[in-house]
Amino acid sequence: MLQPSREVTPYTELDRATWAQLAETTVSPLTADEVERLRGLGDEIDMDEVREVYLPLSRILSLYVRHARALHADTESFLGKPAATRTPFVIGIGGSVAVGKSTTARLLRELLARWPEHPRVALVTTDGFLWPNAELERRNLMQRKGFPESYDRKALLRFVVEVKSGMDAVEAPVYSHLHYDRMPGVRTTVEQPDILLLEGLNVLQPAPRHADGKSGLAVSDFFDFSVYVDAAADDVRSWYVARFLKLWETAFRNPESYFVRYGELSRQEAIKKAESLWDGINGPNLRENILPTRSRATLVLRKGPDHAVRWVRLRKL
Ligand SMILES: Nc1ncnc2c1ncn2[C@@H]1O[C@H](COP(=O)(O)OP(=O)(O)O)[C@@H](O)[C@H]1O
Ligand SMILES: CC(C)(COP(=O)(O)O)[C@@H](O)C(=O)NCCC(=O)O
Repeated sequence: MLQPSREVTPYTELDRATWAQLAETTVSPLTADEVERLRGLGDEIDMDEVREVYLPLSRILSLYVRHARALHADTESFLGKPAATRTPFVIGIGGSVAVGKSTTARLLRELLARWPEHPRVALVTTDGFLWPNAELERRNLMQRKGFPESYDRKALLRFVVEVKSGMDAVEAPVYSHLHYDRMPGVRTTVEQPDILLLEGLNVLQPAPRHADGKSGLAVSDFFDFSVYVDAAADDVRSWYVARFLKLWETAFRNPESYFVRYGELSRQEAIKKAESLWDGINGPNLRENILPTRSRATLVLRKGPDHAVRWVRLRKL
């Protein structure tokens, strides 16, 4: 029997070794083809990490989906209503810039789609709901990109409400990291998936207060589950610099890149630029707006300096 690593808490906390034991009992471990397909995602994920951490996580998420569906059916029956069409199971994935949200979300999309009960898994990032740069300039928010006020929060809330309402097709704007801006006229469409993964810095943030002081609805009010990807700020800062350098060596050489001027920097200058972007924007945003949302998550994945998950914290039902 698995023993939680600590008691007297509203969470079940499992250290890495205990969590990894779940992999031994997880139904249908990864096939060789699936391992190859995951490697094809192009992310630098260690396959032991997939087997020991993300496969059991996908299994727990699948259990939550199954029981949410059963509760939905029982509720409809109790209300004497014909079993309405199910709405997507919405999972929010939050955490700092560069902590690994997108990588975790892409991996979970692949793993969750393999369970026959819910093969249709959609992934949307909240980056697309950042105001376009022209609007950020107008609002004097370019140095606050990623802060709560830099997003079109009404449109993001409307998107999640429409998906959770079971609408046939719901569109979301698309952000380009190459252009460092929302792509004009480019939309992604969500068509009643079994599961929607919504990834972004801001997915767990509380509702903004209206001018009359009344609090509105938060995006996470419509989540069925949420994951916070967590790590020490210094580790995330180094991951951010490393990612910036990977981009400096590749994407920034593209004439279309917003950062093409950074492609001419020396390596040392590029490192200093990345550090200044972190120290001036992403680090303060993590401290002020993102880390305070960690306690709102259903599950916290805590990573060490090598991205390996050190412990998992799951809120008790
Ligand atoms: N599990 C992991 N193992 C190794 N590297 C990772 C892992 N997750 C993320 N990374 C790396 O860390 C950096 C940030 O990851 P990314 O998914 O872009 O973060 P976010 O979406 O939170 O900004 C990227 O360079 C990515 O390759
Ligand atoms: C667009 C973002 C807010 C999104 O964050 P991410 O998807 O990297 O977690 C962030 O990458 C960003 O651009 N922040 C502004 C400061 C900077 O250029 O890093």
